[in-house]
Amino acid sequence: MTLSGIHVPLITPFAADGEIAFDALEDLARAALDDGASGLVALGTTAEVATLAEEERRAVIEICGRVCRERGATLTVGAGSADTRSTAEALRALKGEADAALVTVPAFVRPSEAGVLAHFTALAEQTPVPLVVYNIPYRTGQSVGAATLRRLGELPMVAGVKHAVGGVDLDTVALLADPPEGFAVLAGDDPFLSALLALGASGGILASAHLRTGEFAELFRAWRAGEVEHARALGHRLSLMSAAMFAEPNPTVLKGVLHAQGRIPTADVRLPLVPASRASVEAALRML
Ligand SMILES: O=C(O)C1=N[C@H](C(=O)O)C[C@H](O)C1
Repeated sequence: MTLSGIHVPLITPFAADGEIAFDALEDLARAALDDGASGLVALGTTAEVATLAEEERRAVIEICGRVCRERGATLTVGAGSADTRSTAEALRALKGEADAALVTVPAFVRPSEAGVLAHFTALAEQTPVPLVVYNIPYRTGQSVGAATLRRLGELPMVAGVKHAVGGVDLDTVALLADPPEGFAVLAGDDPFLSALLALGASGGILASAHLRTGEFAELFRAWRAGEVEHARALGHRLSLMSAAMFAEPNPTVLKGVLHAQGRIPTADVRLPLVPASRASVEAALRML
């Protein structure tokens, strides 16, 4: 499979009683695809996945899958833990449910790059769906350089990487200069989307694309079409808006904004997250 374009990792909206607001989730899913996203990501970090019970996770996958099937869009589902065996088991459960799985580099364990390669090699042998490696060292504590990413990209069931290293470093430039055939490099740090697209990234998985989704899709199209002046100006505007969404831990500011827009019933998050301050939400709203 070839992954490209803008993919929206959906938040999990909560009602006042703390339960998932499924209607609001479905509305967000439909709006993202209607406004130009190529796909949805269910159960990403933006979904507060660590706080969702098993039956809640299944219900989220069901809704996102139904909306994606209706629209012919790609559904990627977050699956992964610091344990190879249980990650393989979670992947097997995605057979027929997802087009791809977003699998985080094992967090906290810090297994070395050789361990990361061994983890994904074992998963690639067992998974029924293509894998997207989620490279996010500030959350996992494990960096993965361009040489290892290239080797991961050569594994038969690895379709791409969600690349979120907090900037445009030398490994990012080296990987994008020479990616393995058919390997999608997707921007995973919202403020750096435009810079990575300029370097040849295939798209992005971006929480802030809940907002101004059509402009994110236009940014992707414009870089692809080589409309540099237009893409650069649009990219600058969207990057600054994205930065405002990440002034406090994701997705707290985003939820504050979506609630202020009347798109979700509350801005509630589950502990250990706490709601964003009013000042951060108001600052983000001013950037829209
Ligand atoms: O859930 C995701 O996928 C994303 N998570 C990132 C994070 O919270 O660190 C941000 C990115 O926009 C998408």
